[in-house]
Amino acid sequence: MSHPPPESPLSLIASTLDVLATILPSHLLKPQVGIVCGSGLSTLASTFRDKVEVPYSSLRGFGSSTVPGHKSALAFGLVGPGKGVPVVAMLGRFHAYEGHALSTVVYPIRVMARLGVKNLIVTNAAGSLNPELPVGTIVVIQDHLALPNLTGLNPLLGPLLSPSYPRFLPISSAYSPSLRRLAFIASHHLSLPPSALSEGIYAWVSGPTYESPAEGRFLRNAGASVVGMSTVPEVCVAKEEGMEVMVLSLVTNFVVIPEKYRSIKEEVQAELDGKPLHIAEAESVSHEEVLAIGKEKGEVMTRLVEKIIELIPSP
Ligand SMILES: O=P(O)(O)O[C@@H]1C[C@H](O)[C@@H](CO)O1
Ligand SMILES: Nc1nc2[nH]cnc2c(=O)[nH]1
Repeated sequence: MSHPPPESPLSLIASTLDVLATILPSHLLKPQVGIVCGSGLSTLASTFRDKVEVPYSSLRGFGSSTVPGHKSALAFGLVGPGKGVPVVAMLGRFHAYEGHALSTVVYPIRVMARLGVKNLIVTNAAGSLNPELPVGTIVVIQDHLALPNLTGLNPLLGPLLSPSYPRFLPISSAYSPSLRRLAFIASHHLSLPPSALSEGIYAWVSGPTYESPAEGRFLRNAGASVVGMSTVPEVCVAKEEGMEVMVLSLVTNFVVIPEKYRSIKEEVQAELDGKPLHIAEAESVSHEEVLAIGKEKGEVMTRLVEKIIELIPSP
């Protein structure tokens, strides 16, 4: 018995667009800006006007977000004063560590591109590798360090979706200087303290383990400022689709990088010498902590993203 040929990605995307066209009112159907909400950051859509939420389960090609702090829906709406800017947000994203294929992780970005999105604002929760980037800092990403991209887990592996796409995508200027500029201008408009917003380099790791101390030290020494388990696949595909991209990483925790390893040898010797050492318990990171910071900083992230959208020149 022969099997039907697998559906092409383009026909899958076309069917998703058809469904959206039947659900959305015409003023929301052509979003200009796309937003990806990171862990605990789905509040970024809380102030959309005329909001319509579309569950991923009603859109073929979409996966389901299985991580706490990620909703499985797109939100369409208007942002800003007057007529408002039409936008679309992923209220939750897909991560490779959940078991999603990278093609599923980036599928919503391809859909956004075909809805007309020209500017993409990607957010995430990330661990800080730099004492000068404390918890709560919003890091405007300048560049990435993507070990999976370099070692065989690149989201652009495989046949090109369109013959017009470059086979070898240059990624040296992925993070739009003009959008990054708007982030700092928006922060000024909102009177945020200068320490609220910083700049740095995002390291993408597959997760789901948080970093061992040696891994954290390795990434820091390699030049990364923050580390997370998402974002880079979405950025690469958005670039392939011709979008302007910016990334805002919210620092939710420090990566544990002790200056000195606890030495069991020294501890035992000290006990034998009758002078036991008092060793503090090592810290550890939890997703609950990550979500708590997302909740605490959700309001300021929302105001910042809204202001950036208002400042993007209309086409
Ligand atoms: O989706 P993001 O990158 O914001 O989520 C981060 C990375 C992991 O998914 C999770 C770890 O706590 O938060
Ligand atoms: N890999 C990684 N991802 C995170 N997401 C939020 N915090 C962290 C972290 O410390 N490490």
